[in-house]
Amino acid sequence: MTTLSEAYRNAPVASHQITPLDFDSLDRVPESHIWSQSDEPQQNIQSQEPQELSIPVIDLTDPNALDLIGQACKTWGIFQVINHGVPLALIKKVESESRRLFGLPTDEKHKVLRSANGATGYGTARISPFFDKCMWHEGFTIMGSCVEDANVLWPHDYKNFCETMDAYQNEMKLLTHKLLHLMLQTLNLTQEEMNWAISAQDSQAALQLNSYPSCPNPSNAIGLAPHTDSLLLTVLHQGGANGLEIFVEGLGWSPVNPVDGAFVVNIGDLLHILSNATFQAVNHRAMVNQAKQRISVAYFHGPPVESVVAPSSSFENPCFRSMLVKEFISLKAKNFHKALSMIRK
Ligand SMILES: O=C(O)CCC(=O)C(=O)O
Ligand SMILES: [Fe+2]
Repeated sequence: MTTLSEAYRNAPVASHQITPLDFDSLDRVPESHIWSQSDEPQQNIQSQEPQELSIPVIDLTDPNALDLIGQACKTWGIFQVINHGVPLALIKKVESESRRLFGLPTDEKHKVLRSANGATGYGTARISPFFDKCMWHEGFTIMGSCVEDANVLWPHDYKNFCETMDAYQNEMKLLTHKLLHLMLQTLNLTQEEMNWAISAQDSQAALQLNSYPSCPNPSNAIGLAPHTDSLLLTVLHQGGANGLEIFVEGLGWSPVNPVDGAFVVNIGDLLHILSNATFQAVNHRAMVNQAKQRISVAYFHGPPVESVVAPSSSFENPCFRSMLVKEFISLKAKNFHKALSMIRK
């Protein structure tokens, strides 16, 4: 079985583009991290006046949840979810363990630096090579067990970290299945297509811990540059701090304000393809602030990488050609935002 991390092996990232800035004791933003203004709305690093977007906050126990979710996927490609069943104490623990990791001295974190053709460990965002400027961000990627890296970081005390990340990944798996079940019911899929997206034996997942250190000049910096997520679905815990923004045609960049205890759910490229572009793959980014470090935790869920992704057979006019999931992952890793248009019919 090919795994997600093996699928990334075909698209190595140059070693010098993997190491995040040493953010400790910086009192100004270095030239390498200064993003300039652009007239192009998508590239504009400043947010417009905050727009009151009506991105829904959906209660999973609401009898109308199905309709609300279907509507949100079609209109926005993103929504927030409450009463999701994930214990708040576990979410807080994941956040505090993430802070413990990113709070380690730089040379300690470098011991678990992602390798050039690796997918897990400490490092910059995978999309970094597509931008001239660097991001005000450091990340840690987990796929399955994190014992190997945690054991390097805390030889005598790695259990807390691993048990927390394992428990959280289990909860995320249940939640993504529950959410996909609701989302896909609005699409008339065959049972086989449902199984492929939700619970196939070799389905793949990744947990991405993100840290955005406090920034001396946030209006010149960017935490995570604009992108769409590549897999089917992302469930994001964004702590209590603002930073996540989505791009809405005609409105520009608008914040997704954190709601206590809620997860942000967003559609990735593969679900956009399966839904024949009925569900939006939302373009999003993360901004930084001067006051404090922001932590976010993203869980990405995808189908088996050896399987085929295509628009559902319920669509008479498929607008994407079919391909292996691993081919799409590699296409995206090499061509970034052009990948979807490259497979359009
Ligand atoms: O930190 C955030 O709010 C967004 C994170 C994100 O988009 C990602 O990890 O793909
Ligand atoms: Fe993302």
